[in-house]
Amino acid sequence: MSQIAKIKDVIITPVAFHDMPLLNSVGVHEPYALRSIIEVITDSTYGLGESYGDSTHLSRLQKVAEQIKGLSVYDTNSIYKICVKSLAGDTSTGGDGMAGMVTTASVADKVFSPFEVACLDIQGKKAGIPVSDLLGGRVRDNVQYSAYLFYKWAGHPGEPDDEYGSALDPAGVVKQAKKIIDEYGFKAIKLKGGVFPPAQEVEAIKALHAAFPGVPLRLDPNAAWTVETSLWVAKQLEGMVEYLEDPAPEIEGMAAVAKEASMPLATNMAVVAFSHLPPSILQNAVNVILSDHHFWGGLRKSQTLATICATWGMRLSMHSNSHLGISLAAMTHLASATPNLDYACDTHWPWKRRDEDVVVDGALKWTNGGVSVPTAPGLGVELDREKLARLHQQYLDCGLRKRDDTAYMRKFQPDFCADLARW
Ligand SMILES: O=C([O-])[C@@H](O)[C@@H](O)[C@H](O)[C@@H](O)C(=O)[O-]
Ligand SMILES: [Mg+2]
Repeated sequence: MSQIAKIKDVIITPVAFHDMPLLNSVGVHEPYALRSIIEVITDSTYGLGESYGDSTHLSRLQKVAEQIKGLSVYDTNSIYKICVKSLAGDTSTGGDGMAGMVTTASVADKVFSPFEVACLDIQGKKAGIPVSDLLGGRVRDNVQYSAYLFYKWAGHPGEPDDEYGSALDPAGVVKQAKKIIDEYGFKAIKLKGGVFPPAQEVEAIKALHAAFPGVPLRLDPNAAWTVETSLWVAKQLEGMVEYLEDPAPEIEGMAAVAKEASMPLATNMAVVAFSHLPPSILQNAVNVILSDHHFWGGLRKSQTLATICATWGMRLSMHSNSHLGISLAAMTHLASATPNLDYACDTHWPWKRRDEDVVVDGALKWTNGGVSVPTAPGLGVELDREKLARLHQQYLDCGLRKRDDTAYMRKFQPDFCADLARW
């Protein structure tokens, strides 16, 4: 075991940044999104990771942070072992900032991920090479992201309209797509569904198809539909979407839809951990896995997932949640060095305020619908301590300690139903 570049300290800072009222199948985004910023410190440098900011997750991160001091940043196997051992009895679900949508991912993998990213950041800095080189080298210099559209309210209730305004019908969705694409140049479009009755969401996809001919489209209702409804939607959207994401719940539901649907099915709900792969493969339930290093156990395990996908004839895309620049850097390095991660990745980036981040401006450059892969050593992003302090203060002041889209929605619509397969 390597003894060089020992971890001297670990600092975990919860932060909050403004979020817009984005609608989804379980409710609506609250005015702030929570994240945790992880600094792994050695004698000579520091490495960065970013993860969920719910208090349950923060205490799990803290528990591991106490135990990895003294380990080498090259010894990520020992860090993983500590995650597994110290969280073994922790069977509580949620606590991860995903509003109950991805609840069965491995707790150890979720907690390990930001420490692994931070260690890779340090390894890259020490070797003078970018993280993408540690992952096998860039196969693309620009990582493409999709325009991630949301139905949304014009602004949070009681507050002025935000810069995007409302999107509550097909015309509003097309208008939103135009604005986002004008700004970023995205070349694929995903619509978050599960908000309105399926026929209405089908109309929105048809409107996007007409407004953006030839642009690959995706619809993701987060398993709000039954198998029967999913098959009806699949029929309506034949030839119009590059994949349908999580139409129905669970591996069994996806397998039933996959038998008859003409388009590939993708998931970030039915298959979210390595243990889900054998049953899914056996039932031929999904064609595309939306990887996410935040819950698949970091960057290297995401590449293991990529190899499994290639072996079994599945394709790979990337899931996202509300995030800041450290995560965007990690996602970009991963996608740049994973040859079969060739769908445009998801990102929530356009939904945050430009001036709210924790990294120094300028390292992450958006061009042509994608992010240029940073070439500086490590992740290529540095902490802006003044901004970190500001977002930490915002965390302290905002009062939110976990993401709860359903409770927030029920303040305005007390009878809101968040059930899976409700249509
Ligand atoms: O941000 C949201 O509302 C999304 O619905 C997110 O929570 C999902 O996890 C995700 O983006 C997805 O693709 O399912
Ligand atoms: Mg999804």
